[in-house]
Order: sequence, then C-alpha cells, then structure tokens
Amino acid sequence: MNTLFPIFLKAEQMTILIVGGGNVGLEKLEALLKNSPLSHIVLVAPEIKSEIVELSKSHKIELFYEPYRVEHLHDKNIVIVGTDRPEVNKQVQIDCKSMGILVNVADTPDLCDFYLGSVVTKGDLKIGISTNGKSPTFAKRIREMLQDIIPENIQETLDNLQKIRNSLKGDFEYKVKKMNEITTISKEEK
Ligand SMILES: C[C@@]1(CC(=O)O)c2cc3[nH]c(cc4nc(cc5[nH]c(cc(n2)[C@H]1CCC(=O)O)[C@@](C)(CC(=O)O)[C@@H]5CCC(=O)O)C(CC(=O)O)=C4CCC(=O)O)c(CCC(=O)O)c3CC(=O)O
Ligand SMILES: NC(=O)C1=CN([C@@H]2O[C@H](COP(=O)(O)OP(=O)(O)OC[C@H]3O[C@@H](n4cnc5c(N)ncnc54)[C@H](O)[C@@H]3O)[C@@H](O)[C@H]2O)C=CC1
Repeated sequence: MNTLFPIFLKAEQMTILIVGGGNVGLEKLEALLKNSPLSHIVLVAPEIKSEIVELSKSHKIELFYEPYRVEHLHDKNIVIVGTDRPEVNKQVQIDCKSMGILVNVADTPDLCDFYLGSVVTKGDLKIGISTNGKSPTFAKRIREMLQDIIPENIQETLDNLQKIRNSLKGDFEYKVKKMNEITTISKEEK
C-alpha cells in the first residue's frame, strides 16, 4: 500500500534550500522551477555547475559558494539535499529533523520526509504520480502516456466549467449537483 499523502505545495510562497550544486542539485532545481518559477531558492555548495549559475540570473535564486552549515536552515520551509558526500547529506537530514523542516535527500528514500513526483501538466490541470519509490522510471512512462492522451483543449474545458460555476445561481448544494450533472454529460459524450 502506498501510504504517502499527496499535497500540492504553494512553493512560490516558500523559501527552499538546495544543498549541492552538481547534477542532482540542477535536476531538483529544474523540477522546482518548471512547476513554480517564482520560488525563492537558496543553493549552497562549494562548487556550483554553470547551468545553475545561468538559471540564477533569471530567477529568485541565491547562491552561496560554501559547504553546508546548520545556519543555512534558518527561515527555510523545505530542504532538498544532493551532495556527493553521504555524511553531509545525513547531517542535513538530522539537522532538519531537529528543526521540524521537511527534507528530501535525493536517491535516499529512507532519509526523505517527502518525494518529488512525476508531473503531468496541461494548462491548469496537474497530475502528480508516485510509485511509492518502487520505480521512478515507471512513473516517467506513466507521465509520458498521460501527457499524450489528455486532450490539448483541456484548458478550454476547465475555463468553461469555471465560467458556468460562477454563473450558477443557488446554494452550495445546488451548484455541486449541477456541476456534477454537467461533467457527467461530457464524460458520456467522450
Ligand atoms: C524515492 C524517490 C526519492 C526522490 O528523489 O524524491 C526516488 C528515488 C530514486 N530515484 C532513482 C533513480 C532514478 N530516478 C529517475 C527519475 C525520477 N525520480 C523521481 C522521484 C523519485 N526518485 C522518488 C520516488 C518517486 C516515485 O514514487 O515514483 C522523479 C519522479 C521526480 C524527480 O526526482 O524529479 C523522476 C521522474 C521524472 C520524470 O517524470 O521524468 C530515473 C529515471 C530517469 O531519469 O529516466 C532514475 C534512473 C533509473 C533508476 O535507477 O530506476 C534511484 C536510484 C539511484 C541509483 O542509481 O542509485 C532512487 C533511489 C531508490 O530508488 O532507492
Ligand atoms: N547525477 C545523477 O543523476 C545521480 C547521482 N547520484 C548520486 O548523487 C550524488 C550527487 O551526484 P551529482 O550531483 O552528480 O554529484 P556532483 O559531483 O555533480 O555534485 C556534488 C555537489 O555536492 C557539493 N558538495 C560537496 N560537499 C558539500 C558540502 N559539504 N556542502 C554542500 N555541498 C557540497 C559539491 O560542491 C557539488 O556541487 C552522488 O553521490 C551520486 O553518486 C545517484 C543517482 C543519479
């Protein structure tokens, strides 16, 4: 059973720390920016890949060219770690735990409070996929499949449904009933 509880974070209202500025740091940074481009991100690492430096020029990213210190956790909401030093990764996890900050240690499920998911996006529709850590590659394939089969005009449908909902007169119960009726018809027509 997959007991992970899915939520959709308003990452753009948070300050996120990334520890490590190599391939993993870049991968996680790109995943964050793709979904939440205005996020405030602080990245610390003695060496930082040039692609990360490039991204920092056009985003709210602060770079610190120094090894991790516990002070870096100050005022951070979530932390993502991916250095090439397992003992550093473990220390960040211990520090986060003691401060009640949620932490993801890349490729080390046992040290994670949350996982990054595979994400399907079409307009306002977003679907997060988890395999409970069993196979990220399978999650990627499911993403590709859903991305292909969800119609391109889904945004139009969502916009129309929002307009209809806003134009409905009546109490909450009536609106729920009506919206269910409308979306049932569109399901049957498909
Ligand atoms: C538990 C989790 C923790 C976390 O990192 O959050 C985790 C763990 C591990 N990943 C590993 C490897 C790979 N990860 C990917 C890809 C992705 N991995 C992602 C998430 C997660 N990965 C979390 C679980 C998500 C779930 O429940 O499904 C995605 C969804 C999101 C993201 O990371 O952005 C992203 C897909 C993005 C997309 O949609 O394309 C690929 C495939 C590829 O790149 O083609 C490979 C290589 C193939 C392979 O090795 O299987 C390894 C082995 C490392 C080693 O070799 O030692 C571990 C460790 C372990 O499993 O023990
Ligand atoms: N690159 C990948 O896709 C994968 C990587 N891994 C593992 O993940 C780890 C990281 O991989 P890469 O990002 O490719 O390594 P990398 O060598 O590209 O980057 C390592 C980063 O960690 C930083 N670092 C080292 N000590 C630090 C400290 N004390 N504080 C803060 N930052 C510190 C370095 O300055 C560098 O920016 C490796 O152990 C690797 O085996 C596992 C699976 C896939």
